[in-house]
Amino acid sequence: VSCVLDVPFIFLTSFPPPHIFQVVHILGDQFPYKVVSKKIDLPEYQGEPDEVCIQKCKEAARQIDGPVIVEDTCLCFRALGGLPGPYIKWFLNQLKPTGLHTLLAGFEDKSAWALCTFAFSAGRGEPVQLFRGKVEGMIVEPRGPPDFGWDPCFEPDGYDKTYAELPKEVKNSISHRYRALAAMSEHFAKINRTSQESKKNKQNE
Ligand SMILES: O=c1nc[nH]c2c1ncn2[C@H]1C[C@H](O)[C@@H](COP(=O)(O)OP(=O)(O)OP(=O)(O)O)O1
Ligand SMILES: [Mg+2]
Repeated sequence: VSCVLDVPFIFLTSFPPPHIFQVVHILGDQFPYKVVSKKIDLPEYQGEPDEVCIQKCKEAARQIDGPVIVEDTCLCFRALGGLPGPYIKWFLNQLKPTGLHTLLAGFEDKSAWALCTFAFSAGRGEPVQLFRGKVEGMIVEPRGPPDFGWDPCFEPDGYDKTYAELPKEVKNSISHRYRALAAMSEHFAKINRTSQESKKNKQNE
């Protein structure tokens, strides 16, 4: 596969194996980089989801001094104006999925959205591009195996199962993360096609 930049790979931070394989799989063979994972310690930024991702990505690109992808996942409760949002990790740590459901006890509106944002930068000081995937759903009493994060208390719209109850392949084909990766994959596939076409046109001149 030809590369858009003259670098053969990109550091995707904070996705250790086996998750990295899933990422590479979803990105597909049109993605013009070899993706490798590298754990780096990034500060916990505050702000709107986009802002958190942009800051994370800039800092990662500065540390790596090369192309990077970072990711951030938010779980946003409509009754709470979008909170916990980027702070979900801390709420989940303290409350567990059961407590996240209880948090909405005083509210009629149990709706929520899961938001995944991938941020790409070609290197230190380069601009950051964002790719988002959003899934609407409901916060419910936890059901299903408590294997991963807030999966047991999130029921995506159109399904009568929580993320935790859905088979992994199903979740991975409809999730917020899948959608964000698909958007990123589509973007790079398009760039790839354009650069191949312009190469062809040059050869024909
Ligand atoms: O599909 C998911 N289903 C259920 N739970 C999920 C999912 N995806 C992330 N999670 C959890 C992990 C973490 O408790 C929080 C934010 O995830 P996320 O931003 O990716 O990781 P993090 O905040 O631990 O790392 P970082 O410091 O790099 O932002 O939501
Ligand atoms: Mg996070």
